[in-house]
Amino acid sequence: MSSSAEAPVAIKFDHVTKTYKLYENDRQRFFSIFSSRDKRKLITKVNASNDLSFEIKKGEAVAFLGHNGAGKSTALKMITGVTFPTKGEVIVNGTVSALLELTAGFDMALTGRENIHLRGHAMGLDADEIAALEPKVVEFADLGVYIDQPVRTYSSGMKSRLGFAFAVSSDPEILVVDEALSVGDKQFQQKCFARVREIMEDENVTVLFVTHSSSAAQEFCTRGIVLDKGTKKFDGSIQDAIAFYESHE
Ligand SMILES: Nc1ncnc2c1ncn2[C@@H]1O[C@H](COP(=O)(O)OP(=O)(O)OP(=O)(O)O)[C@@H](O)[C@H]1O
Repeated sequence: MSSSAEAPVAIKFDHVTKTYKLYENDRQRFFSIFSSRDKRKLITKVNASNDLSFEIKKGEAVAFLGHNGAGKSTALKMITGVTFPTKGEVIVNGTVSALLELTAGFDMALTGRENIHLRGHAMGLDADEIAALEPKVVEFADLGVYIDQPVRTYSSGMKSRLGFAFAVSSDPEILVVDEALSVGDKQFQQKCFARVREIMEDENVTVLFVTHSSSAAQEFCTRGIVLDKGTKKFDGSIQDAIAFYESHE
């Protein structure tokens, strides 16, 4: 991995805080948008990220370690642009592919093939790039005649296959992987695993890996960041990060 100090910065968190507000119920949450008067229904606030700062260089493979609720998913969601910081700044340099919520964003009325084009446009690819991408996604997803059927006719496993195929075929510069992800049947999972490994081994790709498993982290990553209650508790080599995480269980 090219993680030298001179490598360009792929991701920077600059004093990032993400605060979620918890209300008594969804009705109160809705009305809070219009009125700042009635604060009684606000139960509490949670800092899912709390003054988080770090830099990840291009080509690094970094594991985020931490217990349930430590803030790992929230950090990833700010990288993929699903959610935004309440305070501070998140800077992302490069195209991001996320193996997280694979089935989000499909148009159910369109076919699988049409959805490949839709997603390609949304990513800012031009017609030639989409034309080059389409056969790769179709081949990896391996959905047979269903690729030309509306996505609403797909099983949930088939939707995940299409989502995964798109995410790994588009040659991302930054790959965000949640190991909890399970896609399709056993055979397809093995194919996914092999492809993720291939991408991770490409030294130009920056990889962020969320896991509870020390062995998976050690296998794929050279650096580990340990989070607890939204705060960075440790940042260093993967061996030291695992040792820290395991001694604070
Ligand atoms: N949309 C939300 N509204 C309110 N609270 C939230 C929301 N999303 C996350 N949280 C809270 O933020 C904190 C961090 O959650 P997050 O999902 O980032 O943790 P995590 O480290 O990914 O956990 P896990 O290992 O269980 O997936 C938790 O206390 C969680 O309850």
